[in-house]
Amino acid sequence: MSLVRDTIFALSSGALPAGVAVIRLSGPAAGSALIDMTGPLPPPRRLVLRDVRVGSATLDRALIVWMPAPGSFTGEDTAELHLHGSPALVRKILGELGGRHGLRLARPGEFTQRAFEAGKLDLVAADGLADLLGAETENQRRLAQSRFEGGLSERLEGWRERLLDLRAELEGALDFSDEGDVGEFLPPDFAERVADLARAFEQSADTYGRGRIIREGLRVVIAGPPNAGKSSLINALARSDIAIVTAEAGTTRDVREVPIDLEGQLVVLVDTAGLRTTDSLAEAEGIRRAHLAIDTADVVLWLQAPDVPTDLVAPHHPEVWTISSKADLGASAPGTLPISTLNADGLDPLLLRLTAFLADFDAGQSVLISHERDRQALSSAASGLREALSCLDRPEIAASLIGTATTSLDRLIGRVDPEHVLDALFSRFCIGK
Ligand SMILES: Nc1nc2c(ncn2[C@@H]2O[C@H](COP(=O)(O)OP(=O)(O)OP(=O)(O)O)[C@@H](O)[C@H]2O)c(=O)[nH]1
Ligand SMILES: [K+]
Ligand SMILES: [Mg+2]
Repeated sequence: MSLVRDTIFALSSGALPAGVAVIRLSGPAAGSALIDMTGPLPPPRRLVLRDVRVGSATLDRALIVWMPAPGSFTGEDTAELHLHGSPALVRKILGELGGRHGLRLARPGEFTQRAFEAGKLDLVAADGLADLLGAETENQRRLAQSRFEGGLSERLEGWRERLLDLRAELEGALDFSDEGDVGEFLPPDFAERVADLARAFEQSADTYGRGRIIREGLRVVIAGPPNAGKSSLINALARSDIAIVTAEAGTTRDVREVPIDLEGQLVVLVDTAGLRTTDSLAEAEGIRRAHLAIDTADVVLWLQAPDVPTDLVAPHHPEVWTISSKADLGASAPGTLPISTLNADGLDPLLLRLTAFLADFDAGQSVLISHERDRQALSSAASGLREALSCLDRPEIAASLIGTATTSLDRLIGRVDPEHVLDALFSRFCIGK
C-alpha cells in the first residue's frame, strides 16, 4: 500500500454546457498534473491563461490557478482549470486525469473532508457549508453562513474551555484534600459556574426548534374532511396545479409537499387525504399518512367547508388554525379564517398570518442550532453538568461527569469522531465540493 495520498479531482462547477467549467485537483500530484497539461507552474494564487494539452493535442485555452499547500481550501496542493464549459471537453479532460497514476475522481464532499482533516474547518462549520450550498431562501442562507463562518464553533470553543477550567479546579481541589471533602478548596462560585454553563447549554438546545424551522422550512399541513377544499388551497397558495382537484370525496391519497419562499423563509405546504372512515385500502393508507403528517406539522390548517357537514374535531396539536373554506358558499364560523379559492379571497390574510408567525424565526436573532446532532450534544452536556452538580460531594465522579460534557462538545465540533457522523456529513455534499 502506498503511503502517498490519492490526488482527487472533480468538476466543481455546475451542470454543462455552461460558460465556464471548473475542474479542481487536490493532493500531492496536483502540481505535476498541472505542469503536464499546461506547462511550468504559475505563481501561486494567480489566475493565468494557458493552453491545455493532452499529448500533442491542444484541447482548450483556459484560466488556471495553482494554490500550493497549506494555503488552499483543502490545505493540500490544489490546482484549478477554468475551461470552456463543454460537456465533451470536460469528459475528455476528466478521462485524461483519471488515467494518470495516483489520481482519481473525488467522492461527494471529499474536498471538504480533506479541509476538515487539515483543520481548516470543524464539523459544525462543515455542516454549515453543506447547508449554505443547499440554501434556497434568504433565511436559510443567513443561518448557514453564520454556522459556516464559525459563530457556533466559537461559542462551543469558549464553553469547552470553561469546562476544562472547571474540571481542573475540581481535580486541583481533590489533590489538596485527602478526605475527599473538596468543598473548602473550591472557589465559592464553583457550583454557580457549573449551573450557568448547564443553563447556557439548555438555552441553546432550546433554539433547535427555531433553527430547524429555518433550515428545513415551516411545515404547514392542510387537513380536514374529504372535499373541504384542501387540494384547492395548496394549489392556490403554491400558484400551481400540483394537486388533483375533483368534486369526488377522497380524491387525494398521497401526501403532497410543495416548498414556497415566503418573504425569505422556507415554508413547506403539505396536502393530505381527507379524514374519514373508509373501506378503500389505498384511501385508508392515505389517511394514516395524513395523521403522521399532522403529527410532524408546525402549523395545521384545519379546513371546514359549509357544503361538507362533518362531526370531525380539529386534531390535538399546539398550532391549529381553523379555516372556513369555500367562504363564497356561506357564512363562516366566528374565530376562523375565511377563504375562498374560487374568488381568491382570504389568501393574502392567511399568508400574512404565516409571515407574522415566522417573524419569530428570524435567523439574525442569535446563533441558532439547527441540527438534531447539535441538540443532542448540548442536551447531554447539560444533563452531565446537572448530574455533576448533584454529586459535588463525590468529586471524582463530578470531575468525570464534567469530562463527559466536554466530550459531547468535542464530538459536536469533530474533535472526537465516530466515523458514521463523518460519512453522513460528507455525503451531504455534491461531487466536487
Ligand atoms: N365554491 C367553491 N368550491 C370550492 C372551493 N374550493 C374547492 N372547491 C370545490 O370543492 C371540491 C373539492 O375540492 P378539493 O380541493 O378537491 O377538496 P379536498 O379537500 O382536497 O378533497 P379530498 O382530496 O377529496 O379530500 C371541488 O369540486 C372544488 O372545485 C371554493 O373556494 N369555493
Ligand atoms: K375532492
Ligand atoms: Mg385533495
